[in-house]
Amino acid sequence: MEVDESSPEEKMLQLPDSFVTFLIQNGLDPAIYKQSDSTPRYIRIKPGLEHHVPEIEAEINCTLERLSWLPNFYFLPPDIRIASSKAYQDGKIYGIDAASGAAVSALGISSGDHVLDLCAAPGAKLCFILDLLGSSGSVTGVDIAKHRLAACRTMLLKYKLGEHCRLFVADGTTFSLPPVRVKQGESTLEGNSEVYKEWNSRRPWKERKRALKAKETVGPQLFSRTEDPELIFYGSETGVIGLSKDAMYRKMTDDGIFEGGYDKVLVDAECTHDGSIRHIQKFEQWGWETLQRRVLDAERTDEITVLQLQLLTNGFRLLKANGSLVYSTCSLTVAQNEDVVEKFLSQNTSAELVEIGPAKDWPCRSGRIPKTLRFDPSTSCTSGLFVAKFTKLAM
Ligand SMILES: C[S@@+](CC[C@H](N)C(=O)[O-])C[C@H]1O[C@@H](n2cnc3c(N)ncnc32)[C@H](O)[C@@H]1O
Repeated sequence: MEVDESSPEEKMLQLPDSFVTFLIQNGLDPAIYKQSDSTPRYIRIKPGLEHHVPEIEAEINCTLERLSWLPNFYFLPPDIRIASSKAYQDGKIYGIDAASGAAVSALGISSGDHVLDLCAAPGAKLCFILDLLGSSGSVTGVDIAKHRLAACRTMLLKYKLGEHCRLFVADGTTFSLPPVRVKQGESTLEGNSEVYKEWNSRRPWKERKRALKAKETVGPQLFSRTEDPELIFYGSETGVIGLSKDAMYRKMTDDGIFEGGYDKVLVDAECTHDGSIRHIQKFEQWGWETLQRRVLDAERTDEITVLQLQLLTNGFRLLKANGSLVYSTCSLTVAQNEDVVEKFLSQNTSAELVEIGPAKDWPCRSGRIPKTLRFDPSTSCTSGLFVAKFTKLAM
């Protein structure tokens, strides 16, 4: 275990003026971004392993404080590093901010749900969803960045959470594959077509050759927006094993989605991350000019809000009737949150904003639109997060 022993003055960050102006314009207090120890670190202990708390405390040499409003969440001082601890390496604990935990809790996951996580990587929320789901149902994780989704797969294997999970490298704005709903005693096997066998990290030679050929034809880019979703992981309980490839890649029709769509959808959309204090503080190493390009550039923000609306719209399309969708971002700007929600509602008459019941006990406040929530870093002791929950009306 390592402890950061720098003095309070050394921990104060010098933020660029343009970012300070951005924070003030968005009603945020710059002081909280300047202090590296302003928010605690949160961990979740895997259910059933709570009795290991004393052992974990002895190992990291600090007390774990239980968070009153989220089960199995604990907080610890921000300067305690957990990565070298045995509990972390053995997959007993994982780091996840409490506000992120709240966004997942807002989904109201029940056993047997088929859940879609449309922007899944690197996977902290996906792990929490799988933890809540237990031993039935499935989670489909989608992300456009293959290297980030590969990291997510490593996490699933480390925490032994992959049995009910599939991971697709795909564009969430067009992804259209339904969950596999296997009724007991019903075979998913169709005719004599090629079927999925037990998951293997090495793809068959034929498939690798096909992928290489496709890459040569389209050039060296990481992901082509028109490419079919690439399945990079599936667990033994996802219904994939024994399924024909044709059946797996059969897209959902709008009529089919009503009954066969996902029960719950999480759209934790790509954003400028300005609510995440830890993320912003990393720009000290990456260079503040990068912050200008990634966070403050108006043109990029415009592109991002278009992407967010497309992700939300497609996530909602894949939701079954009466299902629940949560939209979240770790930006605190109105443009990426309330404005996206407003536009989405005006274009989707079957979408209804719903109250997030447990939020009455959470340290958050209402967003500019009633029923939406904002975790403010300055008052919540969490990273910043915007959360909105919708249901699909059966029309
Ligand atoms: C805020 S992060 C998601 C964090 C994740 N939910 C977690 O808890 O670890 C946003 C993610 O959206 C992904 N993304 C960006 N554009 C996308 C698209 N068109 N389709 C799917 N994913 C996309 C990014 O690669 C990034 O991993």
